[in-house]
Amino acid sequence: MSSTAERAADRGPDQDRVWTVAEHLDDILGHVHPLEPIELQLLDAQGCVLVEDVTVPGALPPFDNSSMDGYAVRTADVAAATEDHPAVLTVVGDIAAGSGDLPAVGPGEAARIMTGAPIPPGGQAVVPVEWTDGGLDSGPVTHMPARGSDPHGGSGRVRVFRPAKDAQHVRARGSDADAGELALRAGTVLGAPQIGLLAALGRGTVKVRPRPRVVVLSTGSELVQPGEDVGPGRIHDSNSFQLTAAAREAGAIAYRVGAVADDAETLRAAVEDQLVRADVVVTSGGVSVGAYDVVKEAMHEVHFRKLAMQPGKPQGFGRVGPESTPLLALPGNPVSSYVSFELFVRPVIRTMLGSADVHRTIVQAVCPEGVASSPKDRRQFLRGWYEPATIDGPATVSPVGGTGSHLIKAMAHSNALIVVPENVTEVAPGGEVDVVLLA
Ligand SMILES: Nc1nc2c(c(=O)[nH]1)N[C@H]1C(S)=C(S)[C@@H](COP(=O)(O)OP(=O)(O)OC[C@H]3O[C@@H](n4cnc5c(N)ncnc54)[C@H](O)[C@@H]3O)O[C@H]1N2
Ligand code: MOO
Repeated sequence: MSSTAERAADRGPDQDRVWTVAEHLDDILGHVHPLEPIELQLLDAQGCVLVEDVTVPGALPPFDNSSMDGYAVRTADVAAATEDHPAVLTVVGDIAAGSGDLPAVGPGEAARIMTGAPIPPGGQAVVPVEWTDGGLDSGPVTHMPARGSDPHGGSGRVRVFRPAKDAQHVRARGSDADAGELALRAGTVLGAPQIGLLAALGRGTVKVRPRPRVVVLSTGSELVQPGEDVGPGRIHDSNSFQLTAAAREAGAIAYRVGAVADDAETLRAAVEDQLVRADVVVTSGGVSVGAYDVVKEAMHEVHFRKLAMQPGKPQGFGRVGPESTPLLALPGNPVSSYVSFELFVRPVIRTMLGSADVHRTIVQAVCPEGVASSPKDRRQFLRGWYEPATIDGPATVSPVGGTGSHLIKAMAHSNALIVVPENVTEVAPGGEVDVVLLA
């Protein structure tokens, strides 16, 4: 390993100048690519982007089937049926969903049939059981008796009290999708209905870009695991939980590594250990100018820089290990680390996923309170509560909490970030601002 002075020189003059948010993001995204597609089991592909056009292999539904529990009949036999003059038909069998052996329905006959069961040969329509006596020699019934209490329900006679139109209560083969039709286009994000469709088509696996694996490490000797007692001067590690949760919400498979002490060798070893399961490494803390800023000390491949933003001024980005895995070193203040995640890590995850939505939505809203002061030459991201426009007025956003980057509760009570640009030092009450929507 080179000396500290050499390492500082290696990082070049960039570490002394102030970078814009856009420059830092461009540098990061310039080194990040969508992950190579792989074939995944359906549920493992949830939330992933499809990279193949999926065509319908065979008609859906694959056969004409009943949409009601009732009786498959020939329409002519029931054309004149009324409650006073029911059609009386001979029941020739029972067809459950999944039946392969189908009794033919001839003139004057009916087959008892369940929802989803194939329409038998000769069957032209289905009369729901409620339009019949259910074979009980009575008036209309509300349901079929359970098979256990009526083993002969698929035989005997049934009285039908209403006529049925041709194909009534029949779901035709191919009425959902025809063989050869495009089922899902490449680029589709696989949500629950899309996964359901793939399963219905018989697909066990599907080709997608996988979820990126994000390893989150927090640093700081002051950090104690939640659930354990904090001693004097110590605090619970909240960043690693917040960032891991955020990575999952962004679509990643995220692994949280408990807090690493402020020791350069320990941190380096911890990062090296994690690389085997990481597409991205995210660290929190240890990037400022203190004597214990361990990420800065340990990770000499990482470029540390100051950004023209608040919170989130100190940031690091580099590529580490044999696979040049991107590492984003976020500042330790909890609000700074979360805002940094939103601005820089989330777009990395979304890019690796191959998502069309890399960035959060930005909208304009009126800020009734205004912003009393914002630092010159720094883009400020205030926590806010956004209310969409209603018929009574435009969308609004109100600051939540102050500017302090330790205000975790205020962050947890906000749903947006209010953006105050570099060249704006105050926003008058009722002024319009850009708002990053966090959901
Ligand atoms: N002399 C200067 N001091 C600081 C500057 C500066 O420019 N000059 N920048 C400040 C800014 S801005 C930030 S942001 C922080 C960044 O500091 P570090 O990234 O080195 O973070 P730490 O020093 O490790 O921690 C800062 C703060 O956050 C708390 N923390 C850290 N990790 C966690 C965690 N996992 N869970 C909860 N809280 C955490 C830590 O206890 C500190 O309070 O530097 C300023 N200083
Ligand atoms: O940038 Mo620090 O992130 O202001 O607290």
